[in-house]
Amino acid sequence: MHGLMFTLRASSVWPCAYQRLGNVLLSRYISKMSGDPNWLPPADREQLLMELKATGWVEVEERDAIYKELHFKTFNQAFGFMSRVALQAEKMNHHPEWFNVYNKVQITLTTHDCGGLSKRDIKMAKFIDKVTLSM
Ligand SMILES: C[C@H](O)[C@H](O)[C@H]1CNC2=NC(N)=NC(=O)C2=N1
Repeated sequence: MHGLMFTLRASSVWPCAYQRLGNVLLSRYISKMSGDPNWLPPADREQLLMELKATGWVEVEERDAIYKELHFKTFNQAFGFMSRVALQAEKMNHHPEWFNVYNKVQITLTTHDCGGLSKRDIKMAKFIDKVTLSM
């Protein structure tokens, strides 16, 4: 299977976007077939993403990920938020891709091990929303 992934990646015939799409779909297929407990069935995915979009999350166009931008009153508040999420990330062994400037925190969630969104991203996003509401 990895050979096929290499083929998709290495082939110069496939335009880059198709290669990425192919690899995401292949990663999802592998994740599903390998019985990955974190695999996100399509039906659940749509409903869960709809709920997260209602709290400000957006789907990232060029990759299978979700994104949210948070603004806090002060840098200390932003850093305190990041500290709480960092502890949860370590507890879940699931880490955000994030960027902080002063009171702004930009967060992208995806599961690198399966090349796209998984249940862990949904759980982390819901945790992030809960922490944000408590601040
Ligand atoms: C080796 C380590 O357990 C893995 O790399 C974990 C760490 N944190 C992670 N975080 C995210 N977002 N995706 C992963 O696939 C992931 N995998």
